[in-house]
Amino acid sequence: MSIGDETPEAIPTVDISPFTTPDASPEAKRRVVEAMSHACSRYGFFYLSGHGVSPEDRESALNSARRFFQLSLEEKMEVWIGKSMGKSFRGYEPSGIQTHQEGLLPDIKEAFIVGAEIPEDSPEAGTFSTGPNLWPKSIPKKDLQTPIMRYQGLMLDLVKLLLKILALGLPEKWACLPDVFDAAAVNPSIPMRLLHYAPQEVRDERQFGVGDHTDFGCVAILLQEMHTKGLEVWYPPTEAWIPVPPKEGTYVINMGDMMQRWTAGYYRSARHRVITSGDQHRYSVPFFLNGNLKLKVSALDGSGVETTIGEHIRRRLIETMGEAGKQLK
Ligand SMILES: O=C(O)CCC(=O)C(=O)O
Ligand SMILES: [Fe+2]
Repeated sequence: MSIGDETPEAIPTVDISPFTTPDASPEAKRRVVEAMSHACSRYGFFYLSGHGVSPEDRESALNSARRFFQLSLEEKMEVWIGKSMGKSFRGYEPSGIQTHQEGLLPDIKEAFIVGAEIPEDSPEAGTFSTGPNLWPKSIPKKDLQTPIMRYQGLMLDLVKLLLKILALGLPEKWACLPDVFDAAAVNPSIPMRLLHYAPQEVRDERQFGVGDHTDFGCVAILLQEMHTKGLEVWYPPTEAWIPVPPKEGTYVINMGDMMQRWTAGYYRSARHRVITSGDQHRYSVPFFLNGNLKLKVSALDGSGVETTIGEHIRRRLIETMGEAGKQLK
């Protein structure tokens, strides 16, 4: 891969096996920290290998997406986001709802959103991004709820490890503690989106699978279906879109706006988009660590900029959700 002012052909791959297998040397761990820090400060994106999540678990997440989107529109609408408790924002988001920029048409993708399972009688249930998940009656628990909640647990463990490595890769002059990001993953908002992009024979140039956007939260862990394409990330030095096709056995990790604010821009929240195919379906499963919604973070460079995670995420979601976002106000 070339660096400098040329357009890189691909985003880097970071193998974190020194952190997921026993007996790795401190030097091997240090190299991982440096590689991740470099990838996140330059691109905001990288492929992750050596993560320890089994192929079976990854496949079960994509199978859950396939299973859900096979339902009829009527069955999907039984669990649409408008039926979720208060501002919890769970369930089915139909195609053509979310719009990321003025001048773009709404996204083609349809989504099924699953978060942390917060019981209906919890005092917090119904507050922003908090509440019970909605599960379609027509799919047995073992085929959707069980595998998805198992996978969500694996993603939460993985994101906690990524936060540790990211903390170690911050500029030394900030003298941050190694647990500086840990509070973000305590009782966190963790929406996971099962996504389906239907083929689009004729594409309007203002319409995408997902339009040009940055993610709102701290860290995203994206599972893409193999042999599909469409994801691209913007690289400002050369003003070019870099394709991010699925790579066997890896995840795509990216930083969100909240991480960018927290690190005073050191870790970049890069613009990205998904172009649909003319004839192919595409499934993907991004897991988002928004963070602990009540946590107020101060920018780590000491500049004094403060952000409350929940307020930041809620505002960004409302900006993009049109009518469906009114429920979040
Ligand atoms: O489906 C993908 O590959 C990416 C989706 C995405 O960027 C998002 O949901 O924020
Ligand atoms: Fe995204």
